[in-house]
Parts: sequence; C-alpha cells; structure tokens
Amino acid sequence: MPTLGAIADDFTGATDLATMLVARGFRTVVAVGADAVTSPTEPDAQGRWAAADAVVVALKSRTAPVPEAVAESRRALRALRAIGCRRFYFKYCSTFDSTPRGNIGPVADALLAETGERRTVVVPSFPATGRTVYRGRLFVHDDLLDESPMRHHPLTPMLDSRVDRLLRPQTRHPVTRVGLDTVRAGAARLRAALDDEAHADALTVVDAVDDEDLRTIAAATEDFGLVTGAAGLAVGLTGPHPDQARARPASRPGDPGVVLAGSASAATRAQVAHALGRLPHRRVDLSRLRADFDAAVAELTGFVCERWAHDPARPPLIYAVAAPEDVETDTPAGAEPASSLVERALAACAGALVDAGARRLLVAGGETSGAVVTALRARTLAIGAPIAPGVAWASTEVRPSGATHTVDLALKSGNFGGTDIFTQAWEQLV
Ligand SMILES: Nc1ncnc2c1ncn2[C@@H]1O[C@H](COP(=O)(O)OP(=O)(O)OP(=O)(O)O)[C@@H](O)[C@H]1O
Ligand SMILES: O=C(O)[C@@H](O)C(=O)CO
Repeated sequence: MPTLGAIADDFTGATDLATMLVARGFRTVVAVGADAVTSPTEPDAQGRWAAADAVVVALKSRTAPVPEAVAESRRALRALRAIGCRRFYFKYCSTFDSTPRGNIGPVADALLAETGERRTVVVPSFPATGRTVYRGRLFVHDDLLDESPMRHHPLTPMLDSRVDRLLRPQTRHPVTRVGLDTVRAGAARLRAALDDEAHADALTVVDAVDDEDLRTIAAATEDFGLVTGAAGLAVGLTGPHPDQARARPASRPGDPGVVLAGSASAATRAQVAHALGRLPHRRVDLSRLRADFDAAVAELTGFVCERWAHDPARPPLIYAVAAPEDVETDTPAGAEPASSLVERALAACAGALVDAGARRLLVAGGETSGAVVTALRARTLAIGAPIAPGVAWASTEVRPSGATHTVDLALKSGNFGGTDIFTQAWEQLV
C-alpha cells in the first residue's frame, strides 16, 4: 500500500522524482494523470497499488492555465489519498520554472488547503544536477538562475534567482526563508526554526547546497503532511524496500530501439551532436511536415525500420534541433507553430514505431515526453534501472493503436544526462 503520494507538474519531472524514490528504496509507480489512479484499466490495478510504496502522478500542469493546474493537482491528491497515501510531495522543476502568475504558488496553496496543512517547505535544490540554493538564491551549476540559459526559456523565462521573490507574487501565503547556517546546525535546530511563529502559515524557502543539507531538511520535515521541491529532497527519504524497488526491463537485448529528441536545450543539442557520428539519424523537417504531415512521418518511421533491418543493435535517432538556428522563432503566416508540429510528429513516430516493433524508446524533452506518452496511451510506468541523475528506464504497457505492447521507455528532461546518453543508456537495460 503506498503511503507517499507525489504530484509532478510535468512528465520528465515525474520520472525524475520516481528515479530518486526507487534509489531510496520505494517501489514506485508513475501514474499518467489522476485518472490512471482512480479508474485504472489494467485488470490487476488494485494489486499494482498494493505492491507500491510510492505513487507519482505525472501532470502536464507546469504551464497550463492556473485554474486547470490547480484543479488537476487537487484531483491527483484526492486520487492518491483514496489509494492510501498519507504524505504528499509536490514536485516542480529544479530551475523553479514558473511565471508571476504560477503555477508553483497556486498549486502549493491548493495542496496545503486540501491536506489541511498550514505550512510547507520550498526546496528546489538538486545538487546532483548542479542546482543549489544559497542565501535564497538558486544556482544552476556556477550561474545564478537568471544568468543561466533559463533566462531565455520560451515559456517560463527565469528573470530572478531569489526563490522567495519568484514565489511571492504567485501565492496567498507569506514566503519566508531559512538559511544554510540553520540547516547545517542539524535537523533539531532546523525544526525548531521552522516551528517559529514567523513560518507558521508560510511557504519557507530553505537553503541546500549538498545532499547532506537535503537529508537534514527531510529529517526536520518528516511529519509534514506536504513538502514541495525538486527531486533532490527525496534523497533524504527512506523507503521500505531498499533492494527490491527497481522494476525489471520489459525488453530483451537486441530488441528494436529508437531515440526521439524534441528538446532544443543546450544539453540535448550536445547529446544530439555526440550521437550524429554514432547512430543512424534523421532530422525532423518542418517544411516537409507542413506540406504533408502523414507522408513526412512515414518517411521518418520508414527510415528507422530500414535501419533496424540493417543493424538492429544501433537505435536510430530522430531529432528536431541540432543547433540554436534550427529553432523556428517566427511561425510562417497561417502555419502550425513548430513546437506543436514537432510534438505531434514525434508522438506519431512513437506510435507507428511501437506498432512496427520498437520495444525501447528514449525520449528527450518534457513536452515531447508528454506528447509521446499520451500518443502511446501509457497509463502507468514502473521505474527500473537508472541512466543518469534524474533519468531512468521505466517499463510500461502501451497501446498506440489497439494492440497492447510492453516497452521500456526513458523520459529525459531537456537539461539532464551526459553527452553520451543516447548511445550509452541502452547498456542499463539488463
Ligand atoms: N525546430 C523547432 N522550432 C521550434 N520549436 C521546436 C523545434 N523543435 C522542437 N521544438 C519544440 O521545442 C519544445 C521543446 O520542449 P521540451 O519540453 O520537449 O524540451 P525541454 O524544454 O528542453 O525539456 P524540459 O521541459 O524537460 O526541460 C517542444 O515543444 C518541441 O516541439
Ligand atoms: O527538476 C527538474 O529539473 C526536472 O525534473 C524537470 O522538472 C524537467 O522538466
């Protein structure tokens, strides 16, 4: 029976947190939307929840309209409570992706109200991926958040690095801070500080620079009904199944695989560049898609199938962006924007390729992952072997066009993973 329920505001974020929970000994299932918890279609659904220690509901709420994000998050919390969860974790991005309207503040407010809790902590720090919070400022490796590439994010440009200043316009609660000195004084001192009247009704941003700080925060908040943060905070949680939490791969070595990269992030571009010399590849052609979408998708999938026949051991790469100038910033008059066009194309490729035999799919980009998972009609993901901090394989049943197949799927956040992840990830599937 799961006791820990998490609500993630995007799909790659959900698998990021689930990867951490599995490493910490929680048998973890990712549910795609609240409906996958409340009305599961699989015959053994009750058994699935009974055999889980943690359930993470993956939402697409990060940049949704505020009322929609709030309603979906509330529904997810109620669904998690109905299957037994008693503690809740709101997972958002380690780069605090949000705007002055939301959605981190409004969702945190709603989840506090729903749980009956008065206060919670705000912990975006994730040192394993270079995100740290010091004196309330969020760093991405050596850069302040607003001096990192996140400054130019198309949907959530991050123009400040002070987490409290980012959050204040988003929430009805006071936003307070607790600094690293207090964290380093230990869990008891931190807890005493959090119990101070100043933080009684607050969202409290807590500094954390390394995993030990996160463990201290987790210990100090172990009886909080709701915590909020990136996946890093889970480093301080301990699940009941330290050696048996990881799901087995669904595929066998040599089964057909493919990489679908829709992300344009600097990390993904470096990964694409690395893979270009090593994997068969095709770039998504925007004008071809606009001229004849179905034919363009058929060309891409035909290429992949032809390469499988030639060399099944090398998973082909279908990618959208290799260089910054590949990103289309101005949509031609009357045309579909490149972002949704590419998402639809990669989702269509995923469905067609699973029907054609793909049993291993590595997807790069949060929005891209959401589109692919939706097209594959996956309901739940059982988290397996880790690939990189925040990225793991997951086995899942999919049915893009009726027939059900079990596949291994890895959802890679745009900024995560080493340069060689597209060629090396497959080695973890054993
Ligand atoms: N050539 C292009 N021009 C414009 N947009 C593109 C192009 N290629 C891809 N895109 C879009 O860019 C967006 C990338 O977002 P996505 O969330 O998939 O990656 P990301 O932002 O790097 O990942 P994450 O959210 O995990 O950090 C998608 O909507 C994708 O369709
Ligand atoms: O926390 C992160 O950085 C990631 O899990 C994420 O949310 C990617 O979109």
